[in-house]
Amino acid sequence: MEGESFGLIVGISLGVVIGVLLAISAFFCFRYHRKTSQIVNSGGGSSRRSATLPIRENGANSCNIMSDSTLGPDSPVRSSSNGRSGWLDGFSKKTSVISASGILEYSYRDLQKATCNFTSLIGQGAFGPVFKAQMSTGETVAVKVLATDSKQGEKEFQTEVMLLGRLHHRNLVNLVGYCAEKGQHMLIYVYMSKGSLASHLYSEKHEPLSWDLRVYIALDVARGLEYLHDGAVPPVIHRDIKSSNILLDQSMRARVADFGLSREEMVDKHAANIRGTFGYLDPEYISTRTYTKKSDVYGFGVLLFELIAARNPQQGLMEYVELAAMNAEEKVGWEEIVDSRLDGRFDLQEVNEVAAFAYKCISRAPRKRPNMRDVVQVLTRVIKVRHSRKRQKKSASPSPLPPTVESGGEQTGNRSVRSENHRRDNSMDSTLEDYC
Ligand SMILES: Nc1ncnc2c1ncn2[C@@H]1O[C@H](COP(=O)(O)OP(=O)(O)OP(=O)(O)O)[C@@H](O)[C@H]1O
Repeated sequence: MEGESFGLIVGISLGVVIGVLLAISAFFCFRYHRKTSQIVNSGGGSSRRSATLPIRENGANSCNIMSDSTLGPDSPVRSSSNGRSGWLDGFSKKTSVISASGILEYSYRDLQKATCNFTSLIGQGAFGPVFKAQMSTGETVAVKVLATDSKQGEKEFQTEVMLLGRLHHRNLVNLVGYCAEKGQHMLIYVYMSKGSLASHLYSEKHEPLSWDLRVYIALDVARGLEYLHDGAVPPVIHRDIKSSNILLDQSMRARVADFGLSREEMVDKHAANIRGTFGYLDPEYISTRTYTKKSDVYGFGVLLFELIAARNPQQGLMEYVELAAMNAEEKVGWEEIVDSRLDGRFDLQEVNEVAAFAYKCISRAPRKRPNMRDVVQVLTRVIKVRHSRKRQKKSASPSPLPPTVESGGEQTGNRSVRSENHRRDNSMDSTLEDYC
């Protein structure tokens, strides 16, 4: 009897051990398989990600694993010869090669063709013109041509290529390649079809952005900055947060652009070493010449006020804010600075909450400012409250709303902006799930 139960116990224990071992190996097989298929299936973007591998392999620039990186040290792509694997085939392979810094190198000839001989201008920044390029692979990219007379060109070029090649986040305008030929330096970015936030806030060409959308945009920017500050290793400080450096994609998702750029050209020659754009500069930085993450938070606070008031610092935004702050009390009384083009179509409570928080971001003392993680949390909460309010409203409403009226109660008078809002609402539901 004793012998039998001993045998039974041994049998069960063996069974359990084998079962656990099988489960562990199945888990690792599954993870390995999932990583492989992520890399293989995600198209052009993945080809760029894989291209960051040589940095890790070389140890040059000792690439650190990013918080959202899909590639781990055990990625099968690593083992491919010279970092280039079969799935890259077809990605403009005749002319694009993997650079030592790990991102795609585009040929001048390809870019010349894709930009109709550099005539497809979409913008002009301090570093030079930006062109839209339609590549023969079907992808559209933005090509920033660095001004050849820029003394800092070479340095900025090196800095940005090395830095951006390592950073990937859905709220950053990722660098996808570069070109260094014929004495020209070009940076190739993901194309952002809706242009800059500044153009939406200040150009008569665009309908005013709805209030709801402005808060979503603020959250996107906050998440991009949070990644730079707390997700990237080593952390990256943007140094030039402003509405012209926030770009919008087809579904009005915002991404932070121009991080890692040297701003010497923007500098007042008399104020040596100060970099950034006046009006967004942390006063503490101006007096100490030390730029910190909290200086980015200051710039973000200014951006929040830009979103609220659709006014920029060159139009006296900060004076306007200080005047309003004298009349406002904590989370009450900020509505007087709201963009008049919204014509009252905003949630008063949200405006007051966001403005009071923006005011904290621009506190003179950096320690009184929140960090970007706090910012993400606060904005996420604002949107969560909005969603639950809308849900409550919906469930309380006796009959479904007619199809022409938005359930949020806001009417922008513009069909495309309305549908963008709706699209953003849907995408935010899933975004919020990430946070909750
Ligand atoms: N990836 C992109 N996709 C689409 N348009 C872009 C992209 N990058 C830049 N642009 C357009 O080109 C313009 C100029 O961009 P750039 O970053 O060179 O300068 P800026 O940010 O406007 O100004 P500054 O250089 O003074 O910061 C932008 O305002 C935007 O309209």
